[in-house]
Amino acid sequence: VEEEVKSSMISFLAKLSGQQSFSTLNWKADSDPCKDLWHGVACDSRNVSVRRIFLDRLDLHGTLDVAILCSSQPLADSLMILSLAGNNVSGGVADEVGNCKQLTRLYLGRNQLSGELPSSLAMLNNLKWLDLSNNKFSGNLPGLSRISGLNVFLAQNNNLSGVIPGFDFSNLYKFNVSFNNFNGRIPDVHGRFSEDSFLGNPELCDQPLQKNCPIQNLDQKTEESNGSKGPSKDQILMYSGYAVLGLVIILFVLYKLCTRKKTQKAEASSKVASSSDHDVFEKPINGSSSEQKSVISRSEISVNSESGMVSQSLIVLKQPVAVNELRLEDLLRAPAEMLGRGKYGSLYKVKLDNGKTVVVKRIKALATSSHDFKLKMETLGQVKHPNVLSPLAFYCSNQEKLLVYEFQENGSLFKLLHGESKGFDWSSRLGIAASIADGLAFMHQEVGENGIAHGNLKSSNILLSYNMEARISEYGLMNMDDDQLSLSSASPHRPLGSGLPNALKEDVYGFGVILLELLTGKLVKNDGIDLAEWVQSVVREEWTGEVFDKELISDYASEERLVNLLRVAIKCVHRSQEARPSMNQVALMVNTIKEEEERSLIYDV
Ligand SMILES: Nc1ncnc2c1ncn2[C@@H]1O[C@H](COP(=O)(O)OP(=O)(O)OP(=O)(O)O)[C@@H](O)[C@H]1O
Repeated sequence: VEEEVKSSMISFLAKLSGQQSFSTLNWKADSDPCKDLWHGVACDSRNVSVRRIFLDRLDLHGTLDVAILCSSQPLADSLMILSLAGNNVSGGVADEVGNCKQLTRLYLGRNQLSGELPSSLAMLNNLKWLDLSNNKFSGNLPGLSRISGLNVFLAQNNNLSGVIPGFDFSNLYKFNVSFNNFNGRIPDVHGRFSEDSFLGNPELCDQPLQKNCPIQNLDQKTEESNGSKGPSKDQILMYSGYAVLGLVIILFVLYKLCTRKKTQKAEASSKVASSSDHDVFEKPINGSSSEQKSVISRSEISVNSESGMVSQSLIVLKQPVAVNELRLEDLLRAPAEMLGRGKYGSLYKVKLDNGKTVVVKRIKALATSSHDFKLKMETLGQVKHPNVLSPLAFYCSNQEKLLVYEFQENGSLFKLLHGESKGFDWSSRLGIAASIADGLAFMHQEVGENGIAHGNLKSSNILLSYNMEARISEYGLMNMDDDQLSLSSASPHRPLGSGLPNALKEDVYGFGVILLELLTGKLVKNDGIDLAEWVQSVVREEWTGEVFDKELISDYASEERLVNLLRVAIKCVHRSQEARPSMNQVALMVNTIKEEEERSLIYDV
């Protein structure tokens, strides 16, 4: 390591701690930070440049002088992680932090830091994780909207004020500015964060806080955008005149519309009375009359004659605000969009009158009787695991079976891995793997006598909620008569002569494949090559390093933990069902790796 880097680091620590820490931390001027293992320092594989400095929870009482580190060009060009979390460090963040362009993680939480945050923070294009929480920072937050790869932003419990600037929320999965003095309208967080992220700021308003912005706030906005101090009396009179005229026109149009609708309704009900079709949801008929066309353009699923009689038969299993007192007519009336046709039937996204969005699965003909279907759905409705998406409601008649689910804003794991978005980092992948494993282990063990198998586990059935929590969807759709059939599509390796395939062990196989997708970033079937087969052949040839997703390598994911997770995946996709671990064992192994990762980020390197 260059002398300049070494002396910058020593001066940095001197300010942070005073001389006494040097010997305990082994930071000695006549030694090398990389080769002589300075405490908390991690270097590149050639031991020539410093990549990470972790000085967490060392009871450091001095001042932060980030300018010393970031003014040394070679250090600024190599430093990726700086962590001082959980000390008693005071001082502020200097402008020079903007020179440390390689920083991906900056952990300053739980200190006594104060002053304004420099606008140069916005220059840190590579930042993924910024933790400023539990300090005494004040003033405005700099605009960080250019940092598109930011995954985590934590600034809770400070004295920050002003309006919350725009962020690029597309990759953010943790965001917290609670308990500050922010004011004004909350930017559109696209439903990703709940009110917990904003609480404790008395002057903040709008969603997701249950607090409307005062009119005056809106006026201010218009004034600001007009650049004037406000309308004159004449202008007010003129605008009120326009408003009254507008209102009269709107009322007239509404009156006309209502009278027309009434006539149409009367016509429609006379047609319906003569209909003999008994499906509840029907595919749009290629329109002939203009009336049919208008129904189709509102919704891909349309109502027919039976809707009136079945209104009480929609069984609501959970009672969140979204489906409170939901009736079948509401579902049928609402605009819907087809999301896809899966193994078990078609899926529609439905926007309810109350503004909430749900997803309706119209199940293809099932061999299961209505009675068994009801029983199964009611059991599933009782399942309360945060990582399993259980139905909100269902409808069941001899002709039709519908399931209603909460809409998951962030799509599927499949899309996240193989779609266009970038920056799906290692700790997020590990977190998602652990959540799926927990959900599956719970279902395999705790529900019913022998547990409930999923039967169709794959990355498109792992959905991500508004705050990027993983939820296993389509649970329990594998019906009893269908078990054999659905199993035939799971693992390509049927156990030879070993009796009935065990559906739970097939889920373990499915989970192993998801782990492989997370580790390699590759599709399950790529040019006809099976992912599990490919990984096993590469590992047999001892080219293990080749299998990992390049994005993970450049994220400096620990090779040891990558390999450990790969080992778990390979156990799960073992040819023999008996040799595969139980989901409970798998969950334990994955969680151990996740905990090691979390510890490494905080304590050691
Ligand atoms: N509750 C939901 N919220 C948001 N998106 C969903 C929801 N359920 C499913 N999806 C997404 O809608 C798309 C279509 O789903 P569908 O279940 O019809 O097919 P699939 O999952 O691809 O196939 P299969 O039924 O065989 O599992 C998928 O991309 C899926 O990830």
